Amino acid sequence: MSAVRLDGKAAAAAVKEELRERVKALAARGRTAGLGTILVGDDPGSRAYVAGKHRDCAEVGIASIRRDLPASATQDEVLAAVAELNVDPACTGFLVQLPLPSGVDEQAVLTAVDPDKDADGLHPVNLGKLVLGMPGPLPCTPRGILALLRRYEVPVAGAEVVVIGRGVTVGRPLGLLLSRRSENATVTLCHTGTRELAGHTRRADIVVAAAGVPGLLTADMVRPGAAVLDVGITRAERDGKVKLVGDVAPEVAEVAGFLAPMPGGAGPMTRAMLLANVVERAERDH
Ligand SMILES: Nc1nc2c(c(=O)[nH]1)N[C@@H](CN(C=O)c1ccc(C(=O)N[C@@H](CCC(=O)O)C(=O)O)cc1)CN2
Repeated sequence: MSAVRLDGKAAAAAVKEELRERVKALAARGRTAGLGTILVGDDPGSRAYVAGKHRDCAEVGIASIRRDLPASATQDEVLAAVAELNVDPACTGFLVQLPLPSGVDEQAVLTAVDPDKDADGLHPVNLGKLVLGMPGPLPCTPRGILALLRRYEVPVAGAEVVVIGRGVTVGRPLGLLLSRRSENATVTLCHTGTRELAGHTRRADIVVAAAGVPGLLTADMVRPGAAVLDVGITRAERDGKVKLVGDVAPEVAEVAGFLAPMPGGAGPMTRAMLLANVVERAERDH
């Protein structure tokens, strides 16, 4: 591999170290940050991510509150769990793990979260603040990607960025974040239906692949020296074992100048940025 590895694990460890001190400072002022999670159903990926979030909280000194509901939970039951955390004083911020089972209206659930307790930055009010450039919690993966690029001094201002994927947790908010006046990138938001995808990616200084299509971005689609971030995760069964596969083909490492791999790139930073959102919210109160 010739690309410089954008090491999300190391970057996340540094963020967590700093947050641990801030949590101690909050405790000295009698304030405990508390993250709540609502998990519906038994998707193995979602279970693992939620468990990871609670482990991270324990590491940093944030209290955690779990609400796990069965896959058969009704929309009203999910909304009741949201209403409960909205008023729980021990919970200073919370999230609803996505995706929700079919039959539960994701937008209705996200909208029911108190925007002031929205640890994920996915409430319409907070996404609106992102559009307007107002301060507010930022979605965790986009925030983590920006932090990772900054840590490795990958130039963002003036860069041509191609984001592949228009989902609510990554592609769409990342496009908004990087095109803000303060970041000043020129962003093209592509998706699996984009005609001539390679024509866009070959012109890019930075490519973020978040479409959830294994091996979608191949070496011939990348300008030599470009920064590539693999944010796609597909759980594929190979030889009876579940394997995680990213959107970026392995040969891209020979062409790119920087590569955030999956695993070990944007994923750990997603987790670290959730903690940052929770700590910032608790600090705002005191
Ligand atoms: N409410 C939310 N739901 C979802 C979000 C989100 O930000 N908020 N993002 C993803 C899932 N996610 C966090 O929730 C997440 C995904 C991946 C990782 C991660 O660390 N990935 C590892 C590889 C996977 C593994 O080891 O199992 C990596 O890239 O190194 C963390 C969090 C969708 N849902």
